[in-house]
Amino acid sequence: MSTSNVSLKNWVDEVARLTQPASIYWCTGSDAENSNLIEAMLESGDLIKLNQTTHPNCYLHRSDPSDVARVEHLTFVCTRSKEDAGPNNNWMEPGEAHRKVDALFAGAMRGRTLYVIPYCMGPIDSPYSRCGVEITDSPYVVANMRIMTRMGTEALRRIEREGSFVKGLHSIGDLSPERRYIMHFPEELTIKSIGSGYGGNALLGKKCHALRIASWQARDEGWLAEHMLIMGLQNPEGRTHYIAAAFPSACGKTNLAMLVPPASMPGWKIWTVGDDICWMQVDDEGRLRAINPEAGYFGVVPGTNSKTNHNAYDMIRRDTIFTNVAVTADGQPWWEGLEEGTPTTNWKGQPYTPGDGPAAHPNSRFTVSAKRNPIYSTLADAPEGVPISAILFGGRRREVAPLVYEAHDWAHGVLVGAGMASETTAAAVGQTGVVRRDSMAMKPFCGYNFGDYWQHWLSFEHKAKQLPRIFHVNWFRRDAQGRFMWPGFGENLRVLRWITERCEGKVGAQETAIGHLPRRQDFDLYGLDVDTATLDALLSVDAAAWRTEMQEIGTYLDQFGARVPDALRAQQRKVLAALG
Ligand SMILES: Nc1nc2c(ncn2[C@@H]2O[C@H](COP(=O)(O)OP(=O)(O)OP(=O)(O)O)[C@@H](O)[C@H]2O)c(=O)[nH]1
Ligand SMILES: O=C([O-])CC(=O)C(=O)O
Ligand SMILES: [Mn+2]
Repeated sequence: MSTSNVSLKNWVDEVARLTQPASIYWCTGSDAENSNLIEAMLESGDLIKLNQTTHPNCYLHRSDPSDVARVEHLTFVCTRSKEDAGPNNNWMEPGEAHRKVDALFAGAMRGRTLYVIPYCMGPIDSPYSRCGVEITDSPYVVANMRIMTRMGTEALRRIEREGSFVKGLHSIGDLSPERRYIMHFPEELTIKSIGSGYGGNALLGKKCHALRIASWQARDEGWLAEHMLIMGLQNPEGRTHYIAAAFPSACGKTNLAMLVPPASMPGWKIWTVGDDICWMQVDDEGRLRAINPEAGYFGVVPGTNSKTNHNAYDMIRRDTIFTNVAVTADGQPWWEGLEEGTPTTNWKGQPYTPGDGPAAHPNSRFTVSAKRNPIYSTLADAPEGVPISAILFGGRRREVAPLVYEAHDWAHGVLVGAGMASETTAAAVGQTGVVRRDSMAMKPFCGYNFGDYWQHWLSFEHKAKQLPRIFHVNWFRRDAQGRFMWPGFGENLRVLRWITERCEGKVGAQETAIGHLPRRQDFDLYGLDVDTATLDALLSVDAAAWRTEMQEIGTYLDQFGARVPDALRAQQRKVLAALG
């Protein structure tokens, strides 16, 4: 195969000279190509066949045990000026970064096949979509990119029409953490990733392109690239509101986007547009419109069962690639929280006996096409996207953050997002359960200085005529015994109901220093199994704790120095003053 895009052709030639592959293969995205790849991976051991009777067309990939999550300490944004990357990113001078990784790429594909993957992020015919090409030596990456993006010939044709595309070079290298780097060159629309085969590090269309590079482009071009789910909520009268929600990694986006309404809320319907990434532009009517740049889900497996999320549970019973789950004696995938079956082999492929600790890796994942989702929105493939009524920010906070509150206005909402904090999870290497600031769930993903990013968010007050309302949610408050106080999952619809009714001006709230909170009478409590004292605790503001919180947010903003917008500092001072 060849291409009329000279810059693409030259780049592939140049990479081949550097990496020395045994052969070069241009991916078309066809079914036959995928079957051949799967066959080859079964032979090489890259994939293991799962029970094809219970789980048709499902496979297991076991990654290197040192390569199971994103590596934030090895992820760099390489801009000419260090200030442009900001204190929120690791930075390296671009020339030095290229030299460092190119030395590792030299000869890295010897004896291997170099795959060229043209892909489109977003519906192939959408003006909001953007294309890229990933070069990789990992067939697992090819199979995953085929599920996660619109990959192959159609994307290549769009690249040939448009000319420009994001260049992503990936090799698993020797998988050594000492020789692992995820480098971004936003000014060159280039990504270089070596030494990891794990999702967020290796599927370059996802975090590297659709968030880090795209956020940079979005700032320049006046749009937003965000770590958000997109969902439609249809009320019993048949009106649908679309909501975008930013929660940090492994904090509930996939689950909220695929929510199953509780039996006590008949008539409500949920539609998934996206579960991880959201690109938003201001449309002709001055509203924010969103597309999901992805075509599949790379979701957290543990915790998924028929009660927490029946949609996800059904969805991953066929045509799914599992990564790092455990296996039962009869070859079915198994994970903590599945609540059926018994694992006999752990995620590393070793014999497992109960009591050995987790059998599946806490960050084990499924890769599955969005088309497998039983509630996939008919508008998810619409080139014009969906209009957004509300934006939610949310974290995993055992204390302080109430179940839900609404920001006073857009500028205050930007502060709510900027000051977000959450407990760290297994999605990234490092200690879990540590509270850290994760501004708009973009701490690991914003490709430029957070100070500039907040300014960009504030600027939409002038760019758009009908801005979404902004809310903050927290499903993860704990009691003194460490138990979750809120049942979560399907019951989260009660919070979403209040949110959509706020958007329609139909429901009340109490005014507090941190924003509007629902009173008990504003909330759909029918059939909810939460006692009054717990509900009151979930819906109250602890002024002392919030004074500390706002002071800490102030200190956090100070880190970004002169790049912090004055309007944001003013918001922080205003809330602090209101807390008394
Ligand atoms: N207690 C509780 N747990 C939840 C809730 N929603 C999701 N979880 C759990 O949180 C974990 C991560 O949830 P996901 O929905 O996969 O997270 P995500 O935000 O899509 O994560 P990334 O793909 O890493 O960006 C899973 O183990 C879920 O079972 C909830 O409402 N309450
Ligand atoms: O990118 C990944 O590996 C998975 C993901 O969604 C995240 O970590 O937020
Ligand atoms: Mn994510």
